[in-house]
Amino acid sequence: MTARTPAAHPPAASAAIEIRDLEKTYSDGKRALKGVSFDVPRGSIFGLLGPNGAGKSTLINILAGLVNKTGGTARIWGFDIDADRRNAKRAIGIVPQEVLFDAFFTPRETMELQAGMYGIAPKDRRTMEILNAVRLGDKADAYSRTLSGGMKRRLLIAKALVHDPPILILDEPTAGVDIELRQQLWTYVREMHAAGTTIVLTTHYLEEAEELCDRIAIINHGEVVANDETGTLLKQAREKVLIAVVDRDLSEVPEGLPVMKAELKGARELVLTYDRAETGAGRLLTALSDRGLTVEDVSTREADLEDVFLHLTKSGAIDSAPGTEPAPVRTGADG
Ligand SMILES: Nc1ncnc2c1ncn2[C@@H]1O[C@H](COP(=O)(O)OP(=O)(O)OP(=O)(O)O)[C@@H](O)[C@H]1O
Repeated sequence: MTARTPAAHPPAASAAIEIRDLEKTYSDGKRALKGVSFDVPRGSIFGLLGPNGAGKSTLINILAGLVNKTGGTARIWGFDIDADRRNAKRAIGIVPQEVLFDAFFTPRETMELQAGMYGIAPKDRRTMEILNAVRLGDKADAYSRTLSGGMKRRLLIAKALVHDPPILILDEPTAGVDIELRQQLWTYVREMHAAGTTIVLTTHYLEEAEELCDRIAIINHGEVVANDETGTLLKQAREKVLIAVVDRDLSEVPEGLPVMKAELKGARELVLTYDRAETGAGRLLTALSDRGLTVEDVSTREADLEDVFLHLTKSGAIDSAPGTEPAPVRTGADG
């Protein structure tokens, strides 16, 4: 893929996207965004995570100009979405969740129509260059209905690139796709990023965010509950838990254990959360023995980004019907 040229005369080095106190209350009174603020740095691959109903689509639809915000501001590539709608819109390409095409158009026609919608003169269009970049060059003249699911997804990406936006937003790009296609899409995302495009990705797959994103914001019930470099979030996930059952009743947690958190469950079960970069299970067992305790049973549990995510999104419970499981957080390739 060729390196892209940034939008003409971008305003001074602002973030790619700047969101401040963004509010959305729908007409039925549902407050979907409650004062959301964050920046997407230029050149990043930014993950926007959250359970179903958290407000991700609302946020993206506001950026796309499909939903009107009820408060706050948003700037895309430095352009205010209200004051400079046209430039703001030209600075993003959005790859929607749903694969919707007119089955009787070919990829070439689909691209040409999209370019027309952006007012791009025929001589400036890059239809074949983009189709080749997403490996659809040889399908340029096939009817869209004959394309495989994976090809249709790639055509959606191609469509979002016609106006050469510096920012590409992918809304759940790999929801429901098989593992091979997911890997392919990740490769495209990395290529586009290497060519200079800022990428924003919403996903339910924590593994995807962990793999691709250099920064992650987690949103829940319309609020940002985390916004950090992926490495920093994962550091939180360095927590490990050791559960030790000791040989006698305790009235309180022994003092001075090298742990982040210690809890006593019942009279004999100690639940010790520790940083695995700093402590090991062996050291903890020695520390218990030093305090005169014999461990009769022991088990450990790893924490990962899923734990961080669940921890950050569980307070107040995730939107779900009574008696149902919380919104799914998928970590594997379960489509
Ligand atoms: N047009 C609408 N009118 C009223 N409420 C809406 C409307 N669209 C969304 N909502 C509500 O706003 C909240 C946020 O929805 P949104 O679709 O933005 O969440 P999401 O994080 O994108 O979820 P998903 O992952 O399921 O797409 C939800 O409670 C939803 O029911």
